[in-house]
Amino acid sequence: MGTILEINNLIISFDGFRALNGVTTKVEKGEIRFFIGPNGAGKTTLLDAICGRIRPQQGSIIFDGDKNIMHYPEHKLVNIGIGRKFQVPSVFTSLSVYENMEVSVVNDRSIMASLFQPITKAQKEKIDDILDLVDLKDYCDKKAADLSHGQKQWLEIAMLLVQDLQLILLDEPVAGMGRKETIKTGELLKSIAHHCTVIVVEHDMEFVRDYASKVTVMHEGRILDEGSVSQVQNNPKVIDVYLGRGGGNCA
Ligand SMILES: Nc1ncnc2c1ncn2[C@@H]1O[C@H](COP(=O)(O)OP(=O)(O)OP(=O)(O)O)[C@@H](O)[C@H]1O
Repeated sequence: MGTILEINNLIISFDGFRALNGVTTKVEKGEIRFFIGPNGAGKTTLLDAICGRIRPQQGSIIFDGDKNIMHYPEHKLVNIGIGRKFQVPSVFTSLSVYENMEVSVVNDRSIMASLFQPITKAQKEKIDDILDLVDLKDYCDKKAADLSHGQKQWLEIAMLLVQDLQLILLDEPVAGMGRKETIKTGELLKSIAHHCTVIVVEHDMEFVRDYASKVTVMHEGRILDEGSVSQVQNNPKVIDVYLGRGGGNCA
């Protein structure tokens, strides 16, 4: 399949404090990669660096073979195929599900342009397919404000998918979900991974166990271990700093 993301010796400091202290990892195309670890380990900082929110002081982030994206501004990363979803859903609550999708289908469209310029047949078909995938086809006319928490999360994922991204970054996508919604989200990630790589920061270890292709464990700005779920959860160091201390609901 090939490598989609290659991170080399990444260093990020805040006022002299090293939030990332030499992080090196590779993510292969089609993976569902989970980043786990105790609070303050550097997981969110790493996602912020990948999506251009924070400029690292050292290292490199190579995307899709040859693009060093470390100095790309955040808004340009969507155009090359990288999208981020934050923990709190940020859909347009006053618009319908379908209107949210119309706004997203061409990512430089403004809300006004989206509402007054018709989308193409191909874009409409794409929206329909993705709404079907996230199980929101029957909710097209419903205001996003009136969706359940889980449905808002799925709509936001759908709004990323419609932009034809190659890499999606998700920050605790199942936080606040019940088990049924969590399983549905996991199955959705599996479907997405057929055509897009997914990186997830997560604390829910049951979710990680059920859906990770590979897990990276972070601690104090470094990678403590990386491998299959069973490999990392049997690593005594990982148990010591995270799992055995009640991290990841696993105590
Ligand atoms: N803008 C900032 N200024 C100063 N320190 C920061 C900043 N952002 C993050 N940090 C610090 O960097 C470290 C890593 O934070 P980060 O949010 O990446 O951890 P995390 O692994 O995502 O934790 P959590 O699981 O709690 O979200 C923490 O000690 C945090 O306080």
